[in-house]
Amino acid sequence: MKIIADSAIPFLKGVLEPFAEVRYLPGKAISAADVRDADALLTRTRTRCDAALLAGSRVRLVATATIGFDHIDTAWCTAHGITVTTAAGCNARGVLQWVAAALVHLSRTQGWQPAERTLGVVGVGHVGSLVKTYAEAWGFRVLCCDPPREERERCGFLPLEEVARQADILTFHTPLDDTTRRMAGEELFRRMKPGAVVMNSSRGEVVDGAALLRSGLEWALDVWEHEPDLDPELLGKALLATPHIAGYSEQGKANATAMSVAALARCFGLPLEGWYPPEAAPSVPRPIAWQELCDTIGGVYDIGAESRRLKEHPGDFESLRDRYAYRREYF
Ligand SMILES: O=C(O)[C@H](O)[C@H](O)COP(=O)(O)O
Repeated sequence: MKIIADSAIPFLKGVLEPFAEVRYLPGKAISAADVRDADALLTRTRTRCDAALLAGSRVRLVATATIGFDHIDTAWCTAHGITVTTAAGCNARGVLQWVAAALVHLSRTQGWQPAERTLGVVGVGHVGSLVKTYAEAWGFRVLCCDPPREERERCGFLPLEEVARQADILTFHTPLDDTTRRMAGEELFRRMKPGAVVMNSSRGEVVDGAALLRSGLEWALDVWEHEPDLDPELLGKALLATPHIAGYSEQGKANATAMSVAALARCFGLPLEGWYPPEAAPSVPRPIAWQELCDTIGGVYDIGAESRRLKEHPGDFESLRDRYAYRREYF
């Protein structure tokens, strides 16, 4: 059995070798020739998994160690008998930490308290649900939008336009697909309060950057259209700018690797179900009060410093991600 794995998936080396020949390659460099005689591909967002890569190969499983799967042509894979698995929810607490750090930063620099702000949450899946729960506990008025969930569950979520109209801060946690691509554009921004803040840690293409520049709004972005080639004006004017690392917590990465290994184990009958990186510190989910968050977050994650680094070295976008010191989840 042969496995091709992105060399930047942490905690993986040595785990699969007793059962398979494993070749580690940089995600961007993985080619059709590399996967032709492979049975499985363990990937991240940097490998486009489509017909151009997979046609004519032996690959039966594409397991991505990420929440997002817009880099995979799932329809083509399904039609060609290739199982696709994702690491749904793996880094939800990592993204929550990014949102928390951004909110604390904004409250300090703009001088407000949570009770004075309405937070709009767009996309209430693994990440958005956590953001909603914690933000409500911190004292924000939280309004949610998730049309597919509202359709299924009738849970009282509001239309996007209504959430945007009332929000002081609008944070996006949607997958990228045809219904969400550029869902935040000119028309939506026109409905928002002047000076409201758009936060995006989902996918860059969910937000129309050129429209944002013309909008009179503020923004804090972790994800960007055309990564790693960022629009210099969008970057320069951002209140916070980070290099697509919102989910880069140690536990988030460990969860992602464990979920990918479990997918391999299921698909190929390997005795690795339940495996978890022994070196990863366990997650400690717990409630945290706003004041404790304000007092502690800077010690774990200095989002302001990270933003300055990216603004000073935009050309280092990919290397800042590659060399990232994964943050510790502490709530
Ligand atoms: O989809 C996700 O899980 C995130 O966007 C993730 O943090 C990006 O993953 P990467 O390809 O950098 O591992």
